[in-house]
Amino acid sequence: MIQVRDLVNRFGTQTVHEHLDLDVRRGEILGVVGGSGTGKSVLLRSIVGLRRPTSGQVHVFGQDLLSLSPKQRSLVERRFGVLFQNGALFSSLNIVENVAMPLIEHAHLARPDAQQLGGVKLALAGLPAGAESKYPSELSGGMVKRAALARALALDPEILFLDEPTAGLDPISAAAFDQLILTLRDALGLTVFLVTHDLDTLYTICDRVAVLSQKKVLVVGPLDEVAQCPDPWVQSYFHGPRGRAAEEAHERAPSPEVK
Ligand SMILES: Nc1ncnc2c1ncn2[C@@H]1O[C@H](COP(=O)(O)OP(=O)(O)OP(=O)(O)O)[C@@H](O)[C@H]1O
Repeated sequence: MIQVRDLVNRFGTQTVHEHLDLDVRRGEILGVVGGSGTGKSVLLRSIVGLRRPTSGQVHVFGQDLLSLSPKQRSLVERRFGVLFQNGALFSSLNIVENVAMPLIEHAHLARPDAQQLGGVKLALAGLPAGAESKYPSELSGGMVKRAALARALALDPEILFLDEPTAGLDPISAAAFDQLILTLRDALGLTVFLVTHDLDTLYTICDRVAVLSQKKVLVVGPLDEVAQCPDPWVQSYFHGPRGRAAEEAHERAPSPEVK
């Protein structure tokens, strides 16, 4: 679904990515981790076409977004949804208007139809009834994330990009959000590119994990394989106190088949 080859990103004299390669497979939840400033968000922005890389190739659905005409690009963009770190909702629109926006702009639905469908998407994302008419400033952090997720799902995307979706949520809300992502992936057949620092999320829902370090994807694979990488950052991340706690919690949790 996504192919990144030999990606280089520089800001002035600072090199963030150097010869970075990454593949994202259809139907998987790929967790992207790395220390602060290793370029996870810059990678996401490069893939969704919000940033022109210094060099290298990025293909989404086999297409190089930046080489497409605006019309062709808009057709490809409709096939993915993005949940940005802070939700990025329009503060002057209420929640259902926020979700209806892409349906009006990209799917050219009439406003009443878009708002009705927006209500369905909000329910899908687990927003309680009655929240539709609230403004972003009137919602809790967890509700903002769900509303932003509903907007990312508005156009029935095939790929969902999530930038730190559980950051700032309490542990119970974060676990519920993880389960929601897993359920949506299974129900809708989504491919998920997930930037996170959250070890519980990695253990609970990710099929593969990619570690950004030393300006590239240092290692990518199933979590138990990645955790064996001798790199010092990987070792302290997965085998430090928080990593051990997440692993133990995961081992104690019932497997999905048992639930
Ligand atoms: N528009 C920009 N101009 C200049 N430097 C930038 C820009 N965007 C990102 N950077 C730099 O690129 C580096 C990587 O940033 P990025 O936000 O991708 O890191 P990250 O891995 O997502 O970090 P965090 O985990 O803290 O969110 C940082 O040093 C940042 O300062």
